[in-house]
Amino acid sequence: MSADIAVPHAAPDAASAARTPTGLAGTGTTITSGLLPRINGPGDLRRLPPDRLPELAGEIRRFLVDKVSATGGHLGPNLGAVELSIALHRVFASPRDAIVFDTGHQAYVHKILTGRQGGFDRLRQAGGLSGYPSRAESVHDIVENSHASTALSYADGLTRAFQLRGHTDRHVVAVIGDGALTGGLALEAVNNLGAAPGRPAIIVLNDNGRSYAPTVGGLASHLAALRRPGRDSGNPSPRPDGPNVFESLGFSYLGPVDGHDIGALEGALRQARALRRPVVVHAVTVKGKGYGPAENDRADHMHGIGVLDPATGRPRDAAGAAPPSWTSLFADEMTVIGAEHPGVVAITAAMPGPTGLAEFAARFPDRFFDVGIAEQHAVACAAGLALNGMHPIVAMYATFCNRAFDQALMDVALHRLPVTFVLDRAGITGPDGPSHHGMWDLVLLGMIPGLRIAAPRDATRLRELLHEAVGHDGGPTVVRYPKASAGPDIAATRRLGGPDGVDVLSHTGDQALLVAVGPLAGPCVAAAAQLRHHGVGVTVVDPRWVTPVSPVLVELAATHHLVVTAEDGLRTGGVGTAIATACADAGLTTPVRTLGLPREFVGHGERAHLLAAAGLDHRSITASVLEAVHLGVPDRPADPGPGPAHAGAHPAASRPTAPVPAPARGAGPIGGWS
Ligand SMILES: Cc1ncc(C[n+]2csc(CCOP(=O)(O)OP(=O)(O)O)c2C)c(N)n1
Ligand SMILES: CC(=O)[C@@H](O)[C@H](O)COP(=O)(O)O
Ligand SMILES: [Mg+2]
Repeated sequence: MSADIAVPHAAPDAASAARTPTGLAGTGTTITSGLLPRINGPGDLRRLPPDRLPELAGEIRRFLVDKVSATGGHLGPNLGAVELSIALHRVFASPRDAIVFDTGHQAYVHKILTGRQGGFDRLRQAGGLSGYPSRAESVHDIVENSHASTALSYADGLTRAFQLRGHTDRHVVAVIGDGALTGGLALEAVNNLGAAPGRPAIIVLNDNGRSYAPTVGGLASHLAALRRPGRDSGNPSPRPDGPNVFESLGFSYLGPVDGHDIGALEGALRQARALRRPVVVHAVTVKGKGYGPAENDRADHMHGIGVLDPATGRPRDAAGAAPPSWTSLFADEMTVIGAEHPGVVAITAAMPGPTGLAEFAARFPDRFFDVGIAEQHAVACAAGLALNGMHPIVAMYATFCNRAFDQALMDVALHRLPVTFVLDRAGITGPDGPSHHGMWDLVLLGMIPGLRIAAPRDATRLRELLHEAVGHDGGPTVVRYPKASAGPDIAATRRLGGPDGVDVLSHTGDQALLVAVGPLAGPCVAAAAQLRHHGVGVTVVDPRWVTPVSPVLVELAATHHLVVTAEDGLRTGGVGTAIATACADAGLTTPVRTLGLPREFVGHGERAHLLAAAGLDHRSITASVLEAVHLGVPDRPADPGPGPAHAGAHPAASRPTAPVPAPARGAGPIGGWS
């Protein structure tokens, strides 16, 4: 039985939540009375009598709605994990026992129960609480990576280490969602964990039937069958008579358990703990549980929200129409491309809405494929589609493309297949922190032979480049853009080198050639205007296709005294480095200074602030060019890697970029060498 925030559950939409009974859903007050303030750690929780737990769960739900509606974050997943997190910390003794959260977006309740209630006013803000587990915050936190489907592999490693260290009295619990379970890595771990009866791992499957949208695939159907008690004739997914998938792979199976009944959950977890063998506890939960606007949100049960009015569930900033996001521009153009190109198909890894493919899916359902949280499979599947005459567009967040690098390299590029990768959240994303910044793609994918990368500077270029990418059938293409609103169009004064050529955005002289990658064109044009006041003449260009390097850029470099490149990606190994190499290969001595992100894990914060900290705002770009022009500073030595600003670094590049803090404890293992 869950402790609901008493809002009308039958509410068909957020508006009806406005009739919320008084003093409940998200009152905006900080809870200072009741049980929650008395919970400063799992020990306090374990001392609570069971009959007070539903009351605590209700307080936690009100806390979540109050806090997350004020900061933004993952509301739906955490509302669904309230009772589960309470039961976990009552049955297992973190940090001696290791509790690992897959993806980590559902770990807010875990944080509330482990002494961090006070941090939620600055959730996901620079210097504030991370939106994911963070070892710098607590010894109770283990995995900081928010890429899905890793928890079971961690569990495999943790149990092996506990066994080697003789800590057979300590438990490893991996909490994984039904969506994350569709990731290949999870299945690789299942293959290992189930085959190790002497090395017990406890998998807690948090099954709400959804990723963002309903989870897809045969595994999802199997779980649906398991969720349904008994077997009835009308059941489209009959409960399997024989062993289920987990039992067939060597696990004991406990479930389905009501994921909002703390007593039932505790019973199952205690049973799992006593089994001393690999076991799956199948908890059935509701995403958004207990808060009407989330439970009734048909899109994604408020998976991730911005700032909203807790009483109604409506966004606070809905009044002021924001300029279109890159995602919405892509979504619109995909329907045009879908109509013009019958050979174009679209693939998502469980993120149709967030990547902007929902409209395409509605218009062209036969040409849209959601493969689950399975980016590697998405890309290899795209290779299969392309081998058979289609032109797949694989839309994903740049950071999640990291794990499909080998498929892009060896399954797509090696076969010179016409697959287009559309990478949203490329570059600094902001509040989701280090494992969400899409700052690796220009280096990773820039290494791939025959692959072309485009970085549109504005909406017009996005539309142009998408059509150019779809029209290119000689190999893979990439179109990448950030988590932001697209700025106003920046018209070119000239195009040099034909359709694939370089756009000249402004020209005031030839002391410096400023090469802008994508949306950094805006800051570069602004910097050029400032530099003119300093008597420095600059040519600002946008190559549009940033990889491979256009020969026009090398020709332009030969007619300028300095080249400065600016990219929302790593400062070394990306576009700037490739331009410097191309100039050197052409025998030019023109110094090239590359501006970009440091080779560090950049913490969470606002995108604009993090870009400025990395020297990528117009003032820093101006300063970099001035310094290079006046001091004739040659390019600095290769980036020595993370650590204090190296000698000779440009001030802008040496500014702290909120790197991820070190773990709170020493480098020792989980829970210390006790
Ligand atoms: C590799 C990877 N791809 C995509 C995502 C984006 N993402 C974040 S949460 C989520 C859905 C997770 O579903 P599930 O595991 O069922 O957890 P739930 O939100 O339902 O609790 C996705 C796709 C991710 N974090 N990692
Ligand atoms: C947890 C996860 O990977 C995503 O939900 C992530 O929070 C992306 O959020 P945005 O879609 O707001 O970038
Ligand atoms: Mg789920």
